[in-house]
Amino acid sequence: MALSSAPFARMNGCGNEILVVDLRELQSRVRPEAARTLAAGAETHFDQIMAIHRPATPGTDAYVRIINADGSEAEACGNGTRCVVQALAAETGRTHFTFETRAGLILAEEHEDGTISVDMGKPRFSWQEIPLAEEFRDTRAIELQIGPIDAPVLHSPSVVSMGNPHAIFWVKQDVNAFALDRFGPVLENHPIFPERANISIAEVTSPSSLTMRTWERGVGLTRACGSAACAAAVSAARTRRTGREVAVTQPGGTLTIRWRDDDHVIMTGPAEWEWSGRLDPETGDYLRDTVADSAEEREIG
Ligand SMILES: N[C@@H](CCC[C@H](N)C(=O)O)C(=O)O
Repeated sequence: MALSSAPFARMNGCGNEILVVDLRELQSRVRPEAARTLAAGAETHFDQIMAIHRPATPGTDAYVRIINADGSEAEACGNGTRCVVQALAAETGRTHFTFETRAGLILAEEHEDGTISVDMGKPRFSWQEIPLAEEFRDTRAIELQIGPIDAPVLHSPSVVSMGNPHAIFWVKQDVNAFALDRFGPVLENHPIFPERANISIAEVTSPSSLTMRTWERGVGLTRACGSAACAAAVSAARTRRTGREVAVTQPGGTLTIRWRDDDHVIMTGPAEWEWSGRLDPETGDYLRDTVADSAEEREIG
């Protein structure tokens, strides 16, 4: 592989498909075209690239850029952050990390059982911060003209920013009964969301559990979305559907979300290494490593 290549690991967080690319040595950037090439590849298909850069701010471990499959940049990615933590914990033996992202500082911790908690920060509810294109005083449920798509079953989403914009449609039926692949793209690009939005359908299954599915901005249907799980948990607690700690089940697995009294949202769940290689961040050309058969060999880099 050319000298201009960087180590990467193909990982997943609850089935959310992630490429963790370590650009600290190369000091380059993943080009949107290269991201789209990798996303289109059978082997390298991903939902997000988590690009690890040298820290921009003293006291942080890395600046992490989050790139969606369509090449756009996101402010937050819960499942991808757990993957970054696992990769860096394997490399350094450390358990606590501070990252900088477009959404601000993120603190994360790997536990002894291998699960990882990420402090996803404080939710934001004002229409300007989400952002919405027009004023809504109460974002717990907004009236949205969505035309004939599955209306009137789907209406009045709860909207919230977890650093990135989310709309949650609360339903009383099985979330699999809805054609999210059909209305997801329409709602993602609805004019009320000037920066597009992640679209989820969620059902309360008990005072401490939810099930949900998400159409991710810049990606499409995913098996899990960590920030959407946080958005749904916050929305559920805010509308008195549940308490402040819930188990959120998505097609790829279950996350625990706790909305602490200090307003921070803590997401806990797994991360899984699949395989690794080296890639050129300018072109998306890559080479897969030969099979690693020890934990040491799996360390990124
Ligand atoms: N999968 C992510 C969310 C990634 C970003 C999202 N698609 C956006 O554009 O906001 C997660 O686990 O949070």
